[in-house]
Amino acid sequence: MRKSIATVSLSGSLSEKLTAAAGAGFDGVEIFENDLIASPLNPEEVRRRAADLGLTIDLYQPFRDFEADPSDDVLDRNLRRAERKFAVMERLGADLLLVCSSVSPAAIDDDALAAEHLHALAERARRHGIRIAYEALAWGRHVSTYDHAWRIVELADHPALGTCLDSFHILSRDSDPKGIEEIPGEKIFFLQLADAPRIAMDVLQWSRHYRCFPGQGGFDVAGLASLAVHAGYAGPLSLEVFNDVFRQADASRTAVDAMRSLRALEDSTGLAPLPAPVVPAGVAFAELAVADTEPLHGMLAALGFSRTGRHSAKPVELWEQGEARVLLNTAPSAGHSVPSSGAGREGPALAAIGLETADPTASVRRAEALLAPVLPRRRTAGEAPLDAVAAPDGTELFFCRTRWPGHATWTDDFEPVPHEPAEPVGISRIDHIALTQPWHHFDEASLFYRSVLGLHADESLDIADPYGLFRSRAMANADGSLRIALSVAPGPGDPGVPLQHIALATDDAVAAARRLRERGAALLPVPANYYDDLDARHEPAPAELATLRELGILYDRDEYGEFRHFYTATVGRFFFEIVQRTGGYRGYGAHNATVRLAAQHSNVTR
Ligand SMILES: O=C(O)c1ccc(O)c(O)c1
Ligand SMILES: [Mg+2]
Repeated sequence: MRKSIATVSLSGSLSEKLTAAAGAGFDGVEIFENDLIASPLNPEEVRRRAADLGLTIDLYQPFRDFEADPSDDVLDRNLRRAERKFAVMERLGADLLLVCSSVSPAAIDDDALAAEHLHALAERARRHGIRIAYEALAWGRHVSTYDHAWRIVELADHPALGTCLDSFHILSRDSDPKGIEEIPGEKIFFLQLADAPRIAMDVLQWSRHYRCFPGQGGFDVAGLASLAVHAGYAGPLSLEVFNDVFRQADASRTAVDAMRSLRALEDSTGLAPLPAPVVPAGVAFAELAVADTEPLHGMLAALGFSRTGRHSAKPVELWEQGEARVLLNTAPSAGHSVPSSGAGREGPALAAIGLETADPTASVRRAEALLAPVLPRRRTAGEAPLDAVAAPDGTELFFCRTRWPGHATWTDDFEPVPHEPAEPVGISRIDHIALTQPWHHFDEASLFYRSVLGLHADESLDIADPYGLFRSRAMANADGSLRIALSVAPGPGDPGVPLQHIALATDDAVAAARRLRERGAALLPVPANYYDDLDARHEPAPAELATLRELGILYDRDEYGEFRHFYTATVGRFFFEIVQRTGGYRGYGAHNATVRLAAQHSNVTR
């Protein structure tokens, strides 16, 4: 279907917004009135600019507080006001005006009067070749639901009057969208799509500040869009997103994020299927960019890793234990995901993740269809093609197979290094990878991992840091063999420490902690207060509590099972976590993250 975006969703001047929308491949725009009023371009120039960019102007909006004021004077003035807007629209070449339900205290609760007024407006619009789309604002004075707006449109019964459905207003009020199917498709004049995180707050504030693109929040926007299409709606899918972060972010980048969201929506609804996602089946490797491998050698050896290989063409070492593989890359060009604040530039940074993928070529096709930058294809020494795309934060994602029978393996690129097998610590694989996102790319990143890799996302969590609040959101595949935890530091220039880490899985955290302590590995200390609170919260057996306290192991429990975990000291801005999941525990010990962050602050700054 045609795709549009409201100019309010993008940052910049009207002309910058149009350029960004066209650059991302949108077919049209909704012009938000304030953007036009503030523009130095006159309507004819805007019309020309849009046309030059290949954009149609699909809607002009909003026209406010029109209907159901009982005063004839007010009606006259409103109709005169509308005539002025029709004139602007004619200059713009726009033929659809959005009228949102009145919030005026003077409006009365009278559907017949509202219908009469809208009929009069539509009749005047018709003479200009203009149509009216009436939309229920969730906070409208008397009309706040889509079915009520539709009843009034039906009552008014004018060919130039239809309704505008906006997924935010419908889903934020928990209205049942099923009723959309009852509306004749040709009377749905416009469809605005926006998602939002599920937060309990005043609906107007929620709408004006926290909307996001479909797939980034908690609403079933795709389901709603499907209902409208089934009802016969054939206009554009249009994104209308009021969001404080997008208002400041780079418009071109936001527009691409927006387009990815619509493509993913069309895919998931079957409107325009894309190559199916190839959900990765685990982590093949995690690659750290390091200026100097030395500080990590001791840590990896203490953790029971052996240096098994050296890349035949690049300064990259392979360290292994069980199915856990860590690459250390000292090439100056590595390190794309080094936090943009510049903090810790010298320290290790997660630069790439190898994803165990049944069909790497299909993975890339999916990623490309969702506008992920595809990185130049590399060939391994063994002639195995290595396909990679860039995640929004610059982390390289490699689609690969590790020692699958009958397939080339990336490990053939590594020449074996003679080594004494390290004394293992019982680490079997990588449990999860925690990536810190730039604060203004967080929603983009969560949509990326969900849509490109087909991961499912947990709810966002807020985690208190001594110097701010982190948002955190985990993504995983169905069996938990791939887990990526995204977090965001409070803001640019904040004193929070943007840390990244790799969590390693073990079947016995107590044994692993004991062995690491015996080897003198530097582990993160946990305050005694934590164990007093743990006793109060979970009442572990006294012997277990004593062991956890002695070894500095943290504990959590959910409805499925238990979680025991501990951390190494940080190297630069990087650390390892060792985790033991039992009984299908699904989380990440979020409750303990506050204690961890506080301990790391004193650890890092000391
Ligand atoms: O927040 C508003 O006022 C507003 C205006 C126009 C819309 O289409 C909308 O969904 C909200
Ligand atoms: Mg709207």
